[in-house]
Amino acid sequence: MKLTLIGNGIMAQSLAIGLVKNHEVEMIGRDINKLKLIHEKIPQLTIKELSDKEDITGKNVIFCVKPYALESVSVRLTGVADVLISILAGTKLDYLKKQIKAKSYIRTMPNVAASVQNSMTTVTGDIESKAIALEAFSSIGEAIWVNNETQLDIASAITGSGPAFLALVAEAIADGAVKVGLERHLAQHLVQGLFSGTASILKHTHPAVIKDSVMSPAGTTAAGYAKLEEGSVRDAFIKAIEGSFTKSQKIAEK
Ligand SMILES: NC(=O)C1=CN([C@@H]2O[C@H](COP(=O)(O)OP(=O)(O)OC[C@H]3O[C@@H](n4cnc5c(N)ncnc54)[C@H](O)[C@@H]3O)[C@@H](O)[C@H]2O)C=CC1
Ligand SMILES: O=C(O)[C@@H]1CCC=N1
Repeated sequence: MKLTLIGNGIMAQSLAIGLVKNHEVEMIGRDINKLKLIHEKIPQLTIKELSDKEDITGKNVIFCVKPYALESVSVRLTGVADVLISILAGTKLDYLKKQIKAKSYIRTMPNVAASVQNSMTTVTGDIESKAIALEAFSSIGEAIWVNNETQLDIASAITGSGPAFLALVAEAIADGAVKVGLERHLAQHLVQGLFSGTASILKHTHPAVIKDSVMSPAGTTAAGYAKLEEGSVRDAFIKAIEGSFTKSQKIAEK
């Protein structure tokens, strides 16, 4: 399948690294010098500078610019794409339909782990393009169809923004270890192992069961866990997901 990425930022590049393994991929961006540097890193890519009348007729477009840049890029597009797949946070299908002409429309929310073919991506939109979208995004990790845009916006808070939330946890745990005397490089290494080991268990075990299996009566975990509760960490994460979802809804209102 031929795919056209419009945009050449962090996500377009992360997607490209995985997609080129199974697809013919073109990347269209506004800065040819940046595109040439990307081409050196991903030589299988075809690169093209965005023209003022960029014809997208018949293309499977994956749209990868920031939500605020949608209008300024869409005025430069002509023709009718076969399918327009957006990765833009919060930007509704109805709004995309007004801005860019295509036979069908899909919204997705991949994440930055696409760069290591481990994205957890949610997908929704016109059913006739479900298979194409799931096929493309399955080649960069796991892709799941959700029923509507509200579910996609909630999923965006978990999997789109989530790597930043978990990175905060990873950094904070290492900071705690350094505070009580461990060398930074060792703390960092241990945190990497912690995340990958816990992720493996989490695939088949409920989080509460993992917690109970680790926490002994009057033990070290219980002592640490009490401090997390004192700091309202659970409440903060619930609010983080709610805040991220609410922001998606506000982007959609514009
Ligand atoms: N960074 C992430 O982890 C994720 C981001 N997204 C979505 O992906 C999209 C892109 O995000 P990033 O790659 O992180 O941003 P980025 O800033 O790295 O890339 C944005 C791209 O848009 C282009 N662009 C901006 N203004 C433009 C204009 N006026 N004309 C032409 N091109 C223009 C930039 O040149 C760049 O290629 C956003 O809509 C975001 O919501 C979705 C999932 C995860
Ligand atoms: O923060 C953002 O706008 C994007 C959406 C998901 C991850 N990053």
